[in-house]
Amino acid sequence: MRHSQTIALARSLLAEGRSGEVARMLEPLIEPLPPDPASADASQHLLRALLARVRLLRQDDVSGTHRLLQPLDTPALRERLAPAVRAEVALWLGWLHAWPENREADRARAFNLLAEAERFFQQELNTAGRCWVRIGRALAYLTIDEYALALQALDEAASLKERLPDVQADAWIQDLRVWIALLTGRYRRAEHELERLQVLAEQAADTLLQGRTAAYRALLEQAQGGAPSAILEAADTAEALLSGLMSPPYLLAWVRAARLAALRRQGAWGEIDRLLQRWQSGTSRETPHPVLLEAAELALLREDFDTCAQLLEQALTSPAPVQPRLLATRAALLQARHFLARNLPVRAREWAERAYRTAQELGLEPLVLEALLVQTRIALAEKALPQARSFLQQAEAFGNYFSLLPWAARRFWLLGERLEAEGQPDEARAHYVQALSAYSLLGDRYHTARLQLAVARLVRTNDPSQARALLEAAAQTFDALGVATQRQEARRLLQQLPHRVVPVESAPEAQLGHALARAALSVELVAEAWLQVLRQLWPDRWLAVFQHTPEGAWRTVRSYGTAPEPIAFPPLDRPEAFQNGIAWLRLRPMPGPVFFMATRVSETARADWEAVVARLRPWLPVVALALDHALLRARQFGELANGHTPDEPLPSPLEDFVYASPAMRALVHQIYRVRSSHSPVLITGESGTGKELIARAVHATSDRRDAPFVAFNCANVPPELIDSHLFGHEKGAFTGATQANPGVIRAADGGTLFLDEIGDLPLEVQPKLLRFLQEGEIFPLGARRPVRVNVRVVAATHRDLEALVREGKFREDLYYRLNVIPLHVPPLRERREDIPVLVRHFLNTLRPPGAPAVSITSRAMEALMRYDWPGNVRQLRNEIERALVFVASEPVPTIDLKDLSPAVQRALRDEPARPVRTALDSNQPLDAVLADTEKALIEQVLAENRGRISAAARALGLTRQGLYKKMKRLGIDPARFQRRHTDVNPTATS
Ligand SMILES: Nc1ncnc2c1ncn2[C@@H]1O[C@H](COP(=O)(O)OP(=O)(O)OP(=O)(O)O)[C@@H](O)[C@H]1O
Repeated sequence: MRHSQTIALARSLLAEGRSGEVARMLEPLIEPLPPDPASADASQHLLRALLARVRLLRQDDVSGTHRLLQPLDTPALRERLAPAVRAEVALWLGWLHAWPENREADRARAFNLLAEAERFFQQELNTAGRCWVRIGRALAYLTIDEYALALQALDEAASLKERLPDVQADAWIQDLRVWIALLTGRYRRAEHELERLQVLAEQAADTLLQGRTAAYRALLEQAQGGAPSAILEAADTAEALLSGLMSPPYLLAWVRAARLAALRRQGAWGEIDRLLQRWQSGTSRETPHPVLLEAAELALLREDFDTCAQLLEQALTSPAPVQPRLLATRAALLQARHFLARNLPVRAREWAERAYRTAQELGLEPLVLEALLVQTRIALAEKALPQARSFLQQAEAFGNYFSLLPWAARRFWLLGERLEAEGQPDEARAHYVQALSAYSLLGDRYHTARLQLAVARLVRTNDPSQARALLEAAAQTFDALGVATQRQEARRLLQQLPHRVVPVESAPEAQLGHALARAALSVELVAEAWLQVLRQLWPDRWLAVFQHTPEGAWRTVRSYGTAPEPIAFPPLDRPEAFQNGIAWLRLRPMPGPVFFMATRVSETARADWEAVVARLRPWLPVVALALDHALLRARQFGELANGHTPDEPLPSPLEDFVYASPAMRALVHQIYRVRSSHSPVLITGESGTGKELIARAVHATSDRRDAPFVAFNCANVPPELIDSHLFGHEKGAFTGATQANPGVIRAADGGTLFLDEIGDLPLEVQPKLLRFLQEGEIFPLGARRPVRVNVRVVAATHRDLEALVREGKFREDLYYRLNVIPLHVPPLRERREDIPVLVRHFLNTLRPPGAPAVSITSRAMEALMRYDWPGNVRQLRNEIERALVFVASEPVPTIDLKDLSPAVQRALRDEPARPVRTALDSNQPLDAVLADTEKALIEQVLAENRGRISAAARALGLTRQGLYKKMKRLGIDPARFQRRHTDVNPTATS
């Protein structure tokens, strides 16, 4: 092959992250391809693939990448390439189809190209290639809203990557992890991953990655209610770095949306208009969804309902090319709020319910929470108080989020509204005040004014001067923002007030909200802001703020004056304690980190101090919020675990589904991971391996479990009837159709449709199924209009679908569409650890009710373990059923070798006797037989591996830990096999 040295050099430079140099080196070597592209020298294909990688990953140059690889985008052509070349070409073609900015991308194709690459990389033992396949898959999953699957692919990539030097792969794994953590509301994790990404992006001197890092920073600040200035700063950096690239990356749209949200908070609405106009005129492409939704949000606040409706219509009728369901959910939430603002609560409720459902399906906590809050507001508007209470209660399950200002603000507001509706104005006011503080901490002008209005309404009778100050401030804000109705309301209330003006701004605590807003960056600053105000109200005294550390000590956060010696600290659960002349006040509610403030108070001054505390009490929740916010930033909060780890035992998804092997455990983990997904699943595996059971498990673990599971076997119905069976027909649609039939797809509405033997689906019916998968609509025979159905399809086959595609018997596009989530069930002979548990399961379930328990001899079990089971679990089940008939009449029924079918018996006889030997009584209970068989096997493998635990564990298909556990339970001492490995006879030991 030509250029082989250059290619090797390019690879090693790429691993070091020096892709700029690679581009310069490779570009001059690219030659035009001949009319038959496969006949070109292999080096040309490899050069193209490597250059494609650089153009895509470094420059975001979609069309450049496309030009390089498009001639090779045909499977028949790639089949003629050498495996190593084919893998590389398929990989970067796969990436191209996964790439969010690629407008011609076909995500389903991406998965299949990546699968093709995986096959050949595996054949070539190319771990680096396999790692890049996983990262590409993660990207593709992310673009179609499959976040759990994306995370899984990233974990796999990270474990493949472990010993490979490849800075760029590291950075991309890191990058996508940040993105997913952000979208799924795991902000602390996102912070952590982002820091590592920052280092990697700098190391790789890569503009695209640096731009993405800044973009994530802006989004993260925005999500956590960071200061608008910090968001704008990060957005500036991101935009400077990203907009210089070949095509403006999709992430740029998100950054722009974050910028608009920050400006919206600041009340710079005119600036938003200017930006929207500039972005729209600067590009011929339509406005991306994140920006569109921000524009709609602003229109909603401005009470410009027509514009809002128009923008939402646009967002909802043309789904976003990337993350369509996430963005549709956000649009639905806005639509709900929009209908509520128009006083159409019924329609609002419909949209909110829809948003809630999809948010849950997607597993995106922030959206679920948002949907609950919107539903609360709608219930309040409808005066449905019990419902409002129930929604709020459900929202409380997301307690973690409420330590973030944006969420805390909304919660306090809603609680206030609920309490007001329940006729508890004092409690309502206290909550409104907290919401008001939170919004002013956020620098959110519009909402601050809304809350000023809410508080003023409640205090105007008892405290007209405070009401006046609040209303004037609100009216001023609404005026500046041009929000007419709210401004009128503020003015109306002002006119009703008696004329008496008391300047409230002069009180020292009046500025506390702003001071805390600025201070919420660190615990020390919050303490400082608090003490500063106190010093004015309680001058010339010792004042301190302490934190109780997890180790049980007290740390001084900030203090003024001379502390008394010694200090007797208060009990943690006493918010206000008085001991030895020191008054204590707890600043943050438990649980969580505890902060107390302290001051010295003589007996005579106690009443004065209590007056100060009474005055500051309304501000305590605000300090608590500011502390929480600071703590979050300081990353002192734990985070929710990120799903299950593979070694954790999971509950069996179905009662009659048993397994023990690592392979099946991994499969069950995968089933749990895809449970909130709606993408089609394709289950492959030999006949009888349990594919239908896996399909049922997918259904049983999903949100659809209460809706029907409908199984349809494509091989059991005559081909000419499949169409009407699946899609249904109207009465009189064809001769003999005397009655309408809804068809199995409609029967499964809301649930799961299991299409068994999908390889047997006639070619004529395939386009209809494809259309259904793409559009979610079916056309029953004889129907005038399509019918929308909400069904998740799980297909299964024991046939090689790819071969069928090659033979022209199965449509390639349908195969792509079905194969988004592949699950493979291994044959039983590759997971023999399952045999004992399956045998036990079948012995228990197949014997007639009331019949005595049946045991099995160790020899019979050994034969079952050795036999190869071409018919898999089904055959094993039949074998046990058959044997049960033989032993049924015996007084102490026991299955022995002679009761098994000749082929199974032969498995034991034909093979030279293995050294596994167990001295067992054939009437022992099954558990004991299994334990002894297991013990003998483990000892044998240990002996074969000279006591090396890792090697033995691998041979047994166990983890090291798993093997240790088993050895402990069975009383095996591994040292025995290490010491005298040459002359140990394991069979003599039991
Ligand atoms: N892990 C398991 N636990 C309990 N029973 C199982 C398990 N796996 C398979 N079986 C049983 O084995 C039999 C065959 O399983 P199933 O029908 O799901 O296989 P299949 O792969 O769909 O077969 P085919 O390809 O022929 O349709 C069923 O009776 C099923 O209940």
